[in-house]
Amino acid sequence: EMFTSMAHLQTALYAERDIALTLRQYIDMEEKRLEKLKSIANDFASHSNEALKNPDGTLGNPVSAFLYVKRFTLDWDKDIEPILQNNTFTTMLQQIKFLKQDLPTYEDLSGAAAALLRLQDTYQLDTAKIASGELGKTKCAELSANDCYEIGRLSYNDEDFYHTTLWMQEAIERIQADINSTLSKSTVLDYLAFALYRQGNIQHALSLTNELLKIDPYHERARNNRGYYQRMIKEESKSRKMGDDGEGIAQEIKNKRHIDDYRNSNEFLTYESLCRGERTQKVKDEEKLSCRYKHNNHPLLLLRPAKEEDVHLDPWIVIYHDAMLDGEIQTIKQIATPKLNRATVQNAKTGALETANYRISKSAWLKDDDDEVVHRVNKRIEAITGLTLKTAEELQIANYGLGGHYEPHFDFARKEEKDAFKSLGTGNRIATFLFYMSDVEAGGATVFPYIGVKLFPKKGAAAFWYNLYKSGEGIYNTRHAACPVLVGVKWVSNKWIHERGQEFLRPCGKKFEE
Ligand SMILES: O=C(O)CCC(=O)C(=O)O
Ligand SMILES: [Fe+2]
Repeated sequence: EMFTSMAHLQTALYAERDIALTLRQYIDMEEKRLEKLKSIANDFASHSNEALKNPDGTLGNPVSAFLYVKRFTLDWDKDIEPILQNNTFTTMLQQIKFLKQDLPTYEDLSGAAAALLRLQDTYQLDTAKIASGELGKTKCAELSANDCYEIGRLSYNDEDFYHTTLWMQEAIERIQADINSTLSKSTVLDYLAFALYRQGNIQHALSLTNELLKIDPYHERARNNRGYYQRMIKEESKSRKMGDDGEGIAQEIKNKRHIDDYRNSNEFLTYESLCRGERTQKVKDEEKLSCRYKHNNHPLLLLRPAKEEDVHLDPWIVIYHDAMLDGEIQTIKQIATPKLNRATVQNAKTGALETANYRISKSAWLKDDDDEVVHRVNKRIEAITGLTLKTAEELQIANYGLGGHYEPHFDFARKEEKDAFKSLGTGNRIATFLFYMSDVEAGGATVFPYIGVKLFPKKGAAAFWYNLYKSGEGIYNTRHAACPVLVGVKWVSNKWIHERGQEFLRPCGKKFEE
């Protein structure tokens, strides 16, 4: 699939260009061929026209007769048949089929729709606002009534009646606003009425079904549903002992988002509001934060010290400004792009690596000797952190896709997790060094829901934090997430630094939490 990374979605643009070229070539050739066929037709028409005026005279002359017969045998095979047969349609079709391999698929369509719904939820966006394309700084393409209807239908097929309701309502708005819309209102009403019923709005379901039946009186399902809704309403009012005939009384529409327990948890709701840039809690010791130049007496940093800025003190999270140069970023993106693969997560129970909807991005791993730039960047991380990268994982490059995100997680392995890093023999992930390799127009922050910290990507900057105390115990407050990218493209790269080899660089602490 390609929607999980912007870099791969972009390759579709080239395929689209090449399809246009192939079609143009085919049309040119076909136009030339049709010109020839036209002149053959004209020739036949004028010849028969003349000949039919005097058939005996024409065929009675043996020379004319000879030429006439030759015309449909020798001449036909030589001049006409090739033009009739020379149809390059099948070849063109094959070429397009080949190019189409680089175009999005139905899997991408549902991924793209899921991304829109995720962004709508996380950033609390109005359906109308999304549909009008007013997300970024510049207004882009708009969704038609039919587009909204298709999004509603994808939600409906997932039994997500909350989003079905929102998007079918928007489809109706857009049918009314667009006289050219080919979408029939009754089709949308059919879905909307049922979704509203499933969301607990029987009255509304009934009144929309009545509206549908006004447009299409013989709609069978609607007639059945009408009876069903009427009975439901009667029974309900009987049990409430109210004489209500159940005909369309205006009520507020109920449309609650049905989400699982986790997405309803404090952690998740805090994560979402931090993504929106809201301040969720008092950030501890915020007034004590400061920034400094730092060179650690390291030759790499003497002339160009690290610009270290505290973001949080306990746990300590810092930002290094201008930690990666534009040229370095460009090189790293370039060598990583062909290596990008859908990012996986480790199943805590089985230990297996698998893809998951809570992590939507593609990533690549770059070795120290893949390029001089990778080596230089690795050396810089060592100089800044004072840690060794001998036991670190390779540099991971991530490119987020449509609405790409990574829900709250720990970078370190907890004791109960199945031998997460055991096979590496390098211990747990002691620290994370995370470079931002792009600005992101909207969304895409890295947020820490337990401590109320939010970091918005800034090209060239890097975040750094320890995941473990000196005792080796995990720091649970480092739980963090990558918010969905709302507008723009997000590239990051990170180095997960491991415990082994740091024994003298970051000696063991005496206390549990130190
Ligand atoms: O992309 C980000 O902002 C964070 C990524 C992250 O947490 C991870 O890859 O482990
Ligand atoms: Fe992480």
